[in-house]
Amino acid sequence: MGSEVEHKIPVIDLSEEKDLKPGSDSCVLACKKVRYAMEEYGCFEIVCDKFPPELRNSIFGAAKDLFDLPKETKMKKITDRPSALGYVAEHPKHPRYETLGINNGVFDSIKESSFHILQFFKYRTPQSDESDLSLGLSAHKDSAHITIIHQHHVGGLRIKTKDGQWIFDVKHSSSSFVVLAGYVLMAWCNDRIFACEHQVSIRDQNETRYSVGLITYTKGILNVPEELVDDKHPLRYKPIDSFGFKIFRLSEEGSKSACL
Ligand SMILES: O=C(O)CCC(=O)C(=O)O
Ligand SMILES: [Fe+2]
Repeated sequence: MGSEVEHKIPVIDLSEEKDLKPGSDSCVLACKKVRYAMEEYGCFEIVCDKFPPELRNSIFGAAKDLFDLPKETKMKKITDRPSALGYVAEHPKHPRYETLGINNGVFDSIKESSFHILQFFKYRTPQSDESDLSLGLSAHKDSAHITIIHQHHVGGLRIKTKDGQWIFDVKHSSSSFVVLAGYVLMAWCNDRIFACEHQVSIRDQNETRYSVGLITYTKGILNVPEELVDDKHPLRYKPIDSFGFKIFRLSEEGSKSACL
C-alpha cells in the first residue's frame, strides 16, 4: 500500500501561444517536458491562464442544470453509441458519483483518427449514515487514450505514482488541467508510458463536487508503431480496437478480467 508523501505531479505551463506553435523551439521543449512527465508519471498538470472565468462558470452551471434534470430524462438514450457514453447513475460501488457524457460531433477531432467525449462528473455530499465519507470514485485506470480533467471548486483527484505512492494534493484551480494516460495509450506505446491510476476521494466535503473531462478515444484498430519496438521494448501488445476495449471493460467478462 502506498503512503501519503510530498510528491507533486509535473506542471507544464502552456499559457503562451508560442509554446503550442508546431516546430518552434519552445514547442519542442514543451513536447520534451510532456514526454518526460508521461514516461515518469503517466500524467501531468497543464497550467493555462487563458481560460476565462465566465466560460468556466457557464460550463459548470450547465453541468449542474444537466444533473438537476429528472433521472428519467438523464437516462434517455442520447446517442447511438453504447450507453456508457450517456448517463451513468449512482451505483452501490460509487454511491455519490454520477456522470453524463456528450458525443454529438461537436467535439470531432482535428485529427481523423480520434474522437472526443466531453463528460461531466458530479459527486453529491455524503449523508450522515454513510460509512465511507470520503469515497468519491475508487482507484482505477481509464480505458481511453488520454483523459483531461478539470476540477471545479472541490478538489479530490488523487494520482498513484510509478512506485505506488498516492499523491493527495493534485492542485485544482481555474487554470489547472490534469492529463492522464489511459490503457490504450499504454498499449500503443508498448509500455513506455504507463496508464495512470487515480481516484477521487473527498475529505470534509460540504459542497457538491463537479468536474469535467475531455476523453480521447482512437477510431479503428491501433498497432504498436515499429519504431517503438526494440530489444529493450519487445512487442507486448496485439493490435487493439480502442473503443472495443472500452466496451469489453464494461462487460461482465471484462469487469472480471484479472489483468485490468
Ligand atoms: O472527477 C474526477 O476528477 C475524475 C473522474 C474519473 O476519473 C473518471 O470518471 O474516470
Ligand atoms: Fe478516471
